[in-house]
Amino acid sequence: MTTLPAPRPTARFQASQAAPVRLEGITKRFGRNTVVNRVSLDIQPGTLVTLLGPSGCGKTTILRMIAGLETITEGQLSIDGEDVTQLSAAQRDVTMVFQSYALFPHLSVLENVAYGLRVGRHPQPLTAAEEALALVGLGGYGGRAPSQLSGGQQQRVALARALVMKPKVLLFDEPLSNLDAKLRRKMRNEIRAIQQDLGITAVYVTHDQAEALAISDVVVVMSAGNIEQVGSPEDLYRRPANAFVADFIGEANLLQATYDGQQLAFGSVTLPYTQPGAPTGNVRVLVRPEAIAFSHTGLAGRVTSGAYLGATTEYTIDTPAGEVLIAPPSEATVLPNGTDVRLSFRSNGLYILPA
Ligand SMILES: Nc1ncnc2c1ncn2[C@@H]1O[C@H](COP(=O)(O)OP(=O)(O)OP(=O)(O)O)[C@@H](O)[C@H]1O
Repeated sequence: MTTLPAPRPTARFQASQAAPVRLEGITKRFGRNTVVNRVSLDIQPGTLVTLLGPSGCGKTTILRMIAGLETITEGQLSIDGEDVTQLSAAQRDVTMVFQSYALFPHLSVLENVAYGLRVGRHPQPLTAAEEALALVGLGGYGGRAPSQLSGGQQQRVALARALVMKPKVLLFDEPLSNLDAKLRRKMRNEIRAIQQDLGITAVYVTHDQAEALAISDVVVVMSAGNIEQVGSPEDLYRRPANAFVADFIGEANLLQATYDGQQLAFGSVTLPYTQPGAPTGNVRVLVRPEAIAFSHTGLAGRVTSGAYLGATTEYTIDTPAGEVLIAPPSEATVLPNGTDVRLSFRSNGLYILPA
């Protein structure tokens, strides 16, 4: 296995000043098909904001509109306070890191990174490119061809090439999709560390909710061209705006219960619970798997499937309040289907969905 050197942010590498980005009522239509529907979003300078949603929800189209690679049908886009809606990609001071790396195969790594600087007649393209390569942990790799690097290293070159331009905004289009799971985790942490060290504004597109939670200041959950919720990773996980967000972020059990403002009742099982502003009466409750445990008393249910996953065993259990998924630490044996069990709930990990 190749071990990659850890990136070393150098004091010499200065990012350009972080810029705010504002989308106001942005719509994109391809022919009659509206793929982004009046989206408004304020991106604070120096933050990493992730657009998250299922395939086809319009996240890449929004990123491409910010980059200037796609025209905006309606609405206004400003970067650093300037209306850039009608400006070309080259006039916008943003750079994008693509899933495919998009490196020039016939140029050395150093020349790949220096390319944009040469086009822009930068006075010292090679020095700046070397600094950017050092920043992503590839100091000394400049003489190689891209084909002589691993996928993770090629993605670092793509990152260095984007950073060296000192953009006002850095855009990432599913940058880790071509990497294996372990390397994805490592790279996402490194991207986050570099973004924070440089204090640069970044917009990141992914359909991987774990990746979004791990790296973002703010996550924008989208479906079918609309924003479902904008919030911190914790907001989205603990206080989802609706069932779509609850289901998309993490594992979600959506159970029927009744609530009187003080007690939550799943069938015969009640527990004290307060949630200011929550609806009362018959409610739908998000219950995260970690909030449910097997117990001697509690909600009766029957195991309908059990899958051994190593550290945990994932069970689905049929209950009068609905189907429940839980993943307790593995025991020596997996409970067979049809086993009668009881479930207890803890209030941390429950959330009554807005009516
Ligand atoms: N150039 C185009 N012409 C016509 N339709 C397009 C074009 N580009 C994208 N679309 C459509 O717009 C919708 C949104 O696409 P987009 O790539 O933004 O989605 P996404 O959320 O990024 O999905 P994915 O994760 O699969 O890339 C899709 O239905 C897609 O087919």
